[in-house]
Amino acid sequence: MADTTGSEMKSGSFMLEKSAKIFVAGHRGLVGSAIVRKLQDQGFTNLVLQTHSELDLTSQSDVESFFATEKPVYVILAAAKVGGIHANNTYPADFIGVNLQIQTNVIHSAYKHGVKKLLFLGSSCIYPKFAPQPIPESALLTGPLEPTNEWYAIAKIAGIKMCQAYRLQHQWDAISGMPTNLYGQNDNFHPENSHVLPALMRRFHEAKANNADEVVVWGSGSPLREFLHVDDLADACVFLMDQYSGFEHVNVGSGVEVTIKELAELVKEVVGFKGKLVWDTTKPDGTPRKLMDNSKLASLGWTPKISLKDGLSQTYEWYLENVVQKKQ
Ligand SMILES: NC(=O)C1=CN([C@@H]2O[C@H](COP(=O)(O)OP(=O)(O)OC[C@H]3O[C@@H](n4cnc5c(N)ncnc54)[C@H](OP(=O)(O)O)[C@@H]3O)[C@@H](O)[C@H]2O)C=CC1
Ligand SMILES: C[C@H]1O[C@H](OP(=O)(O)OP(=O)(O)OC[C@H]2O[C@@H](n3cnc4c(=O)[nH]c(N)nc43)[C@H](O)[C@@H]2O)[C@@H](O)[C@@H](O)C1=O
Repeated sequence: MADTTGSEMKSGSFMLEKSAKIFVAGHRGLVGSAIVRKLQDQGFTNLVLQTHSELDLTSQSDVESFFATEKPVYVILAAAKVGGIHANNTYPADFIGVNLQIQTNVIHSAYKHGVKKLLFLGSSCIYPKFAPQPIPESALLTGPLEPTNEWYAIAKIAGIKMCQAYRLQHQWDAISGMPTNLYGQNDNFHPENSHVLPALMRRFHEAKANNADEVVVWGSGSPLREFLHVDDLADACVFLMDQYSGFEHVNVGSGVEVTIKELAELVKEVVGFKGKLVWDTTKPDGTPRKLMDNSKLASLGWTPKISLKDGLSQTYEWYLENVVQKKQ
């Protein structure tokens, strides 16, 4: 019988297989690109990378042919329909439909074509809106979800359950990591559809460049969020591929939370905007707090390294060089 507790099997073989073929799905996104950088830094030499236009992961037949032809040994699934509170609230059908399709196609074909191990990525929004804080992995499915992202959360919960079901029925090594709110290079800086951190970085930058007096920030400023730099997340993903083969999903966070007001003040300082903040309380706050309990990952031996202040400065430098300068 397969493991149902997560206590068994510390394989440790992933790091020894530097030439094994690894499919990183979503390699041009925030997370996928950080995972590719991390794997390359660690000496992995055989990465299979397909852009969205080369392989649409919502197409079952295309995904099936890709796995039949390429036969990757490992899969890290970082492709998904992703966005902030406004995008989640505005496009519920895409957030549930596209994500269910991508993950179902990839997980099933990976299993069918003999992939040795797969890492599925969910999100801290899988937990109930009023989960105990910090949120332990065991809080999954113990209460109603936050309405602004329940469609995305349902898809992500289905992904976790699919990995668990394939582990139970087929003894297949599919694991799930649940990252907290992420940020870093290659983030989405769209003014409405992005997450709060890149949205504010862009808005403060543009206000500074245009000598504006004020910047509008959504909601009340009181919600608390935990932020993790994407390079730390990538490091955790490689760690999990190597060190974890359990049934239960694993939280991946920084353990540090700030209010949205504190975050806005920090981003304002890093960007160097001197005007004032104006709060648009017609915009939703979303979940009041979602600090994850990271003790499971810490007990396995992984902790984050990049502070929010350093990560913000690094991300702003990247934004200036790669987004602002490229537009000029
Ligand atoms: N960003 C965050 O704060 C958090 C992210 N996560 C999880 O991390 C994972 C990656 O997210 P993130 O990197 O932020 O998202 P991004 O939007 O930055 O990247 C997603 C990637 O998936 C690709 N993709 C989307 N749809 C398809 C498709 N149909 N076929 C092929 N490729 C596709 C995108 O390509 P293209 O752009 O060309 O469509 C893009 O490269 C997701 O599972 C997400 O849930 C979890 C917690 C927080
Ligand atoms: C990672 C996680 O991300 C999403 O959840 P979220 O944490 O609520 O995401 P968010 O980053 O968009 O907002 C965080 C807070 O910030 C406030 N806020 C202020 N000003 C802006 C602003 O300008 N843009 C945005 N987006 N938010 C703003 C906003 O009102 C909210 O109170 C999920 O849908 C789901 O995708 C998911 O899993």
